[in-house]
Parts: sequence; C-alpha cells; structure tokens
Amino acid sequence: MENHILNEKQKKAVEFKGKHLLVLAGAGTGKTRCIVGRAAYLIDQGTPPEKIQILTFTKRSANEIVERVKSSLSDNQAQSLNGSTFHSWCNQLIVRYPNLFGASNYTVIDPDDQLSVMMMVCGDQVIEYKGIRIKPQQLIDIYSYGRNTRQNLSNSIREKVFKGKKDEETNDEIDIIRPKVEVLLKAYQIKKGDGRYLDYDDLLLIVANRLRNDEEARTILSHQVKHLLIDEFQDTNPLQWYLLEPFLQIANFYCVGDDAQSIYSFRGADFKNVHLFKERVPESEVLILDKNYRSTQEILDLSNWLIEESSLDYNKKLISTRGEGIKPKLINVASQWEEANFIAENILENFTENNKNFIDHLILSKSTYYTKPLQAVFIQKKIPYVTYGGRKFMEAAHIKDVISALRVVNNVYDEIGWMRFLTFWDGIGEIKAGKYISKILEFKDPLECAQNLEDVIGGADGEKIGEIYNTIFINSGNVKKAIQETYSKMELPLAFKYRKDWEEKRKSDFPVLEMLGDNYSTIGQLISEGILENAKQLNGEPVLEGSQLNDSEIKDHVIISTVHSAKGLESDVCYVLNVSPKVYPSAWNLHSEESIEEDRRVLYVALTRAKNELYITRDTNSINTVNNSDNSSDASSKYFLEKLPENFIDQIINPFSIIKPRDILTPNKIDLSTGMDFS
Ligand SMILES: Nc1ncnc2c1ncn2[C@@H]1O[C@H](COP(=O)(O)OP(=O)(O)OP(=O)(O)O)[C@@H](O)[C@H]1O
Repeated sequence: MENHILNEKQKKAVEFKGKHLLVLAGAGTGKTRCIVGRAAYLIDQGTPPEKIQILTFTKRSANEIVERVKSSLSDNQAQSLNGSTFHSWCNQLIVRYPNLFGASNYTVIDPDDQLSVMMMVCGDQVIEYKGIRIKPQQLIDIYSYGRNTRQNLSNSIREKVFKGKKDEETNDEIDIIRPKVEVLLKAYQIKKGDGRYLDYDDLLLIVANRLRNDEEARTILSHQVKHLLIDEFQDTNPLQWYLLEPFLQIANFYCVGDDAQSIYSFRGADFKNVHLFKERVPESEVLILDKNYRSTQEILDLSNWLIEESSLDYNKKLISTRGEGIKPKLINVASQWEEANFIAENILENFTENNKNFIDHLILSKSTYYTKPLQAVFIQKKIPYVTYGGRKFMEAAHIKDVISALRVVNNVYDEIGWMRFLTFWDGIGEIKAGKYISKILEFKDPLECAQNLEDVIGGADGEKIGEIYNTIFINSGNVKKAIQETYSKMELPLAFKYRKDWEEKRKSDFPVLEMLGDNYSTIGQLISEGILENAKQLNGEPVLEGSQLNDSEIKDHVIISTVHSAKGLESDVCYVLNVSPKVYPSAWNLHSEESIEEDRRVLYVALTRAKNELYITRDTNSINTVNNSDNSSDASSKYFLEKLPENFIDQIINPFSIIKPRDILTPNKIDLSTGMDFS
C-alpha cells in the first residue's frame, strides 16, 4: 500500500521510539506521509485510535489524513481516530467535559459576529487621534493579535495600528490611544460574557488555562490523549503553543513542519518555533527529511533559487528523486481575460488530447477575488471547478438567516442571533428588533419563550416567530428535522429576499444544510462545530467550501485555491497566477523585510505544489508601469523574479493574446459615392 513505502529516514520517523519528535523537512519530502504512517504505526502497535489526536490547520487536511490512515489499515482498525483543527479540537473537549471547562450553552461566534458584537459595544463612540481613527474591525484585530501572540495591549496597538513602528512619536500616540482602546476591549469582553459567546480564541484559552492551572484536569485528559500528531508545526502561534505546553506532560508530541512554508505570521505564527523546538521541549529529537518525491528537478531548481535569494537562511536545497522533466513556463499576459483564456484552453487541450483529467490541474492565487474572471471563463467553457479558500458555506447570508433561528433557541441570550432572526422579517428593522431583544433578554423560562415571543412581538409576525421558536425547541434532539421545519417556514421570505439568484444558487444549499444537520446530535453542536468545520466533506466532496458547481456528482474538477488553502495539496499541472511586480512581493509589504519574506514563502508554497508542469503567469502591464515610473523602483528591485536566471524557465508571450490593431485617434469621414462608375 502507498503509505507503506517509506525511505529509511521516513521509516525512522514513523517508528520513533522516544518521547517527542520534530520532523523538519522541505516541501514534498513526505511529511504528510510520515504523519499518516505514524498514526497507522501507533494503532498497529496497539495504541487505541481514540487516544491519538491529529491536529491540522484545515478540516480538509485533517479529513484527508484520517482517511488515508483508515485505508492503510484493515478491519476498521482506525474507526475512532480523530483529526481536527485546534479550534475544533478544543471545542470538542469543552463539549465533552462541560463541567471541567465550565462552559455550556454557549454560542461560538465567527469573525463576522465578532465584528457585530464589537459594533454594538462601540455604538457611536469613535477613537480618533491625529487623523488616526480606530474602527471596530481594527479593535478586533488588536484584540486577536494580542491574544494570539500573547503580547500586551501597547505592542498589539503598535503592530496593528502603527505597522510596528517604534519611534518616540509613535510611543506617545500609543500612550494616548491605549486607555480608550482598553475601555472598549473590556466592554467587549463583558458583552461576550453576557451573550455567552465564545470567539475562536476563547476556545483555545479556556482549555489552555484550565490545563495549565489544574492538575485534576491534566489527569482527566491524560486518559484521553496519549499522542498528539501536529501538522504544519511552523505555523503554530504563541497561543497554540500556550495550549500545547501543558500536554507535554501527559502526551507524546509528533510534530512535522517546514520553516520555509510558514505563511501565517499575520495570525501571529512564528516559524522560529521549529528552531526552538529542542530548547522548549525536553526529551525531544529532531529529524530532517530532504528528498523530494513530488516534483521534477526543474521545478525544484526554481523553488530552490527563490528561497536561496532570501536574506534568511533556510538551509534548504530540495533534490528530486524523480529526476528531470520540463522547465517551468512563464506566461506573459496583457490582461486577466487573456490569462483566463490561456489557462482554460490549456486545460481543455490536456483533457481532450493529453489524457489528463480536470483534477490534475491546480490553480493558485493570492486571493480568491483575483480568480473571478477565470471562474467566469470556466463557466462559459464548461470546465468544472471547485474553489478552496474564500467565503465558506456557513458564512453565506441565506444560511446565516436560517441558522440564526437555531442560534436563539440554543442560547436565548444570543443578541446577534436575535438581531439577525428578527430583522429577517419584513417590517422589523433594527430599532424595533432592539426593543424586542431587551424584553426577550428578561425571559426566564425557556418553556414559555415561544408564548412570550408572541406577546412581545404581537400580530402575525409574533405568531410566526413564536411558532418557529417552538418547532425548533421541540426538535432540539433531532437537528435535521429542526432544520427542515425551520426552512419550510422561512422558505418563502428567503426566496423573496434573495430573488436575484435564489433558484440558480442558493436554494440548493438547504438540502446540504439538512444533510450536515444529520451529523450532529444537538443544535449546539451543529452551531459550534458547523461554524468551525464548514469545510467538512460530504460524500468525499468538499461541497461546503463554496463550490460553484452544485452537482456533487461531478468528481472530476479543476481546483482553484488560494495559496493559503493549498498547503499539502499537489497536482500534475499547476498554474500560479499573477506573479507580477507589486504582487510578489505585495506593494503593501515593501516597507517590511519580514512581510517581504512571508510573501516569498507564499510563492515558495505555490511553486512546490507542482509535480510535472508549472505555469507562472505575469501581467505585462505591471512590468511596464513599474519600469516606467521612478517612484516604483523599489517594487521593481524587490520583485522576486527580477533577477531570475533565464535558463530556469521558458518565457511565452500568450499565444491567445487578442492583438488590438493600431488605429488613428479621430475617425475619418467615409465617402459612399465611390466604386460605381456612372460614366
Ligand atoms: N518514500 C516515498 N516513496 C514514494 N513517494 C513518496 C515517498 N514519500 C513521499 N512520497 C510522495 O511524495 C509526495 C509528497 O509527499 P507529502 O505530501 O507527504 O510531502 P509533504 O512533505 O507533506 O509536502 P508539503 O509540505 O510540500 O505539502 C506525495 O505524492 C507522496 O505520495
């Protein structure tokens, strides 16, 4: 079986006998294979699968690893193996031990909801000083950055408002702004408590704090977790480390990571954690993997060159076990439409003439937004595709509307839920809803809630809303039915609210929501896990990641992904979009050496996804503007491909380019009296 083929070093890593191990390795050297192999090995050696916890950054990779372990073992041996993200793992622990962690009947809020709470807290208060205005979203960013990096408020303000500046003037400004920020952040914390809201970071902090301070908690969990297998270790941030540290006493750590693939510093990740591993973790060892099994040497030469150009020393040179192949191609395009057409034609040619499937093609972009023209061309040319990254299923407005009804039954103090649910109905605006909510928050007995709602709201609306509440309440133990009934009562107004694209796009999401509901035994679980795990796969298809095609029967599709969502992916043919000046590195990042290096790693992750063919596109206009304007010399000199040795790539001017003929500026008059000889 695939997973059983291991080279000597991989085998050593998989069968590691010591306590804690870090497998430090370059792209495509088999880190994922080692995690899969390690889990299978432990189970094979008699460790109960439920005592192994795999931690990854996306639900998708957790599912993939678990599935691979399962298929490498026989007889359902790995049935109860658990793989999850950090947030979802903590949430599961809190749900399983409600008393130990002291948090039941809470609502997990996503970043959108966090912003709503902060907006409620700020009301009409504005923090403004010397032209700097701190908006609610920035307050959330400061709060989250401080908690994730475990830095104090002043440093978080410095980072998020002043881009890390450390001069005298900035210090003074921080001193003035700080108390005002503090007041609002504390009010935000109180509001969270009142609404029984937990934001994502709270989940980690609740578990971490309890374990760090309470020996009984550690004893209880020591029966539950024996092995922690942690993927993408270079992207763990100080908060995650704060959570992991107490587990060092009760479990064995098996971490895999690559410092050159660290791309989450905006979330506080610090890739140096891999360098500090031996210092931080007693009884630990580090093992290095350096043979790349994924790509041909030409693709690795380009990737190696990119990382060698860095001022940081990653000490990495990937060597291909697969040998030589074809050179990467740099496609120069004049517009996004040209780029899209080039890629579409290329894929169609591979599909019809070269015996490749759509799934052999992976398209990588820094942002989902950039891929819109590409998606339009794919739809037009009937190329099936799914998107990874970007807005998720549970974040879509129509889904949030129905979920809001479930939220308020789950947690009657959930003001955000009430605001969304009440304002969904025609004729109830925010002011009216606010008045109703203050009365609702006084309700004591959930059994009488439906009746009370009818009284507070009154009329036909009151009756409808009370009825929905009641239906959900009665069906709290049958999540699928609760969703079905709620949807049937909300379908008409939903169809009206989203009439523009109801039939084509939104309606078909509800059977998926019902299916999703079927996986959970309580509404609370659906809400918390569903929000955290909305990338969950159904029928093996990532239908909830915002697929543009509703037909989940089509298994063969191109993947369009953000680079951040592409970690761990690989593909026969890879297209890396818009590797242009001011994008790699981004024009916003030119001031900071650290951010430039992060952009370099983003490009490195993208390039190293390709197995055989790598296409890099570049916008010729951006090269022209950079070269022609004086003030952008920085963008030009820092552009990653500026000094690219010619022999590493083949350059192509897009052959599908629609060449516009040269014309004069003003139209001539035409003369229609010619051509006929009337003599
Ligand atoms: N010993 C091996 N023999 C054959 N193929 C291998 C071996 N080890 C890994 N591979 C293959 O190499 C490719 C890369 O492996 P894997 O995805 O585990 O690497 P990785 O280090 O996790 O990569 P990345 O960090 O870049 O995502 C996969 O296609 C895998 O099947």
